[in-house]
Amino acid sequence: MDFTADVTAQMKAFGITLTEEQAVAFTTYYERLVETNQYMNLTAITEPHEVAVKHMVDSLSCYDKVVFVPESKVLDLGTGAGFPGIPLAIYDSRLHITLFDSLRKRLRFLEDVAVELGLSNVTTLHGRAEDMAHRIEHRDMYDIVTSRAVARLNVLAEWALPYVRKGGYLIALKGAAYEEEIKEAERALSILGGTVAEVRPVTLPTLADKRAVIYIKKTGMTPKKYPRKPKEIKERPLR
Ligand SMILES: C[S@@+](CC[C@H](N)C(=O)[O-])C[C@H]1O[C@@H](n2cnc3c(N)ncnc32)[C@H](O)[C@@H]1O
Repeated sequence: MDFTADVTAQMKAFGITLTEEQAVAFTTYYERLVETNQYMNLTAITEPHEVAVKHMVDSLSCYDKVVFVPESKVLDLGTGAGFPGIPLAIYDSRLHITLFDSLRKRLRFLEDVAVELGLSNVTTLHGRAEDMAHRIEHRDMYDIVTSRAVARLNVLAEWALPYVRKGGYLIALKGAAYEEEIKEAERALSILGGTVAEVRPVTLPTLADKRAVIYIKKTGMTPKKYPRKPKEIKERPLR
């Protein structure tokens, strides 16, 4: 089966209906990802079916139309090769997605992809999460921060919650150890103004591994001193 048909089928199996145009956009993204991956480290997963399921469907597993309302400002923290940010931008053109990473060359790749796919709802932001959160133009400015495979939840919360406006969400896409990570992050969340609103276990088509999407609502303001300096977070993560 070609990529377009497979991504359409796997999304369908997950309960997501793609338009033909969206399926073609996912295919072009897949092609650029694999081509560019030959000389730039973007992903360990390149087999088409695996990319369709583990990158594309997995990225959209965090989509919820009650949370991702039209015109939401979304920051994808540690976007890497664009997950989940690019799939979200393809799927819902009414979202304003900022792809955020500390590696400039990955963002350049994503800028080219966004232009080729005509994703006018995508911008990029280069910097470290711990630094940009103290800038007035980014602090408390996003309705949603998404993040997959970037840091353990207690550390991710310190990096990400400062960007979320009160009432907005940090949405973490997590693997098998998610329950343990939530426990470990309890104190961090209470200090940083986050409350676990929902933990949604995810089963991807054709896969049996354990994963979940964690929706953390920002219910209080994050104290100004957070995030602390990278060295401090590393040496003394909130526990
Ligand atoms: C393992 S990759 C995951 C990429 C993507 N989210 C995914 O799920 O495929 C982690 C990404 O986070 C970025 N990153 C790590 N620490 C960061 C920080 N402090 N600030 C911003 N980006 C960071 C890395 O450059 C890398 O691209």
